[in-house]
Amino acid sequence: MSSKHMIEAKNLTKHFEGKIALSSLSFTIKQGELVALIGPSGAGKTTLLNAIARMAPLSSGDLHLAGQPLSAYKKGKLLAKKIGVIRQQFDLIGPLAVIHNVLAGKLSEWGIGKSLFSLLVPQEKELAIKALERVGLHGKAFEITSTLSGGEQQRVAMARLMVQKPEVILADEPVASLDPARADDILAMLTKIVTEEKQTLITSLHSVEYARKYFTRIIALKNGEIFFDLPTEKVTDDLLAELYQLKSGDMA
Ligand SMILES: Nc1ncnc2c1ncn2[C@@H]1O[C@H](COP(=O)(O)OP(=O)(O)OP(=O)(O)O)[C@@H](O)[C@H]1O
Repeated sequence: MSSKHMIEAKNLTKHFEGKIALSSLSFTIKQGELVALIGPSGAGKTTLLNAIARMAPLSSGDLHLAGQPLSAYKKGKLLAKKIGVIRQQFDLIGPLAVIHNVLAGKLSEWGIGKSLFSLLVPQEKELAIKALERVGLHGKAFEITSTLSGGEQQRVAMARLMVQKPEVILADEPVASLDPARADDILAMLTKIVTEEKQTLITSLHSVEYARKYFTRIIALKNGEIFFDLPTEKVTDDLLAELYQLKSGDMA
């Protein structure tokens, strides 16, 4: 891991109509870290990932990405080189061939003209085909995306990220819709690729088991606050039990 600070968050706060979703969170994430974001439903995981991805503004606080205020990155090419997002629902265009979904990773770099032309004659085909081979989808480039299984579609989304090559990858529940065997495969592959590419990964997860198996650091959120932020090996069963404990009123 390098000592370069990829994300520096200071006092991040987000309110929704009077309700606090994030309450003055502060943390630093270095290049190469594999961070799992865990915590009960409603703890603020998605809100935090959306704020880092600049998909939703914060109410207050400071976010720096690779040493620059997040707001200094113009949306589009510059931001796409820094941050890539992968989601549970994959965000793929079902009726298109796999190769076009993979090459969508180049959209912001290419601009509209080259992107549209690429739909007729795929540009930088080799790049897409190599990415597909790396995620185990050799020979699937010209299949229609919607005919692939859920696990294969998540691999297409990963190949798209490899073509985009962002420095930081944010994944919001990337395996929630997959069965356990597929989920394990996808997380193994995602963390392997991210490590090889020296990228930084922040993933929200409902499964503590996967967080422990594949991630080097676990940040636990509860009621919009950091409940703990520890290297994985320091996370005890007692801490986890406390994190997910139901309040007495929740049982009613
Ligand atoms: N658009 C919104 N409008 C109002 N409240 C919202 C909105 N988005 C999130 N919230 C609230 O903010 C809090 C944090 O939500 P968030 O989705 O970030 O939690 P989460 O940890 O990702 O939950 P889950 O594990 O269920 O996905 C919750 O109380 C939620 O109800």
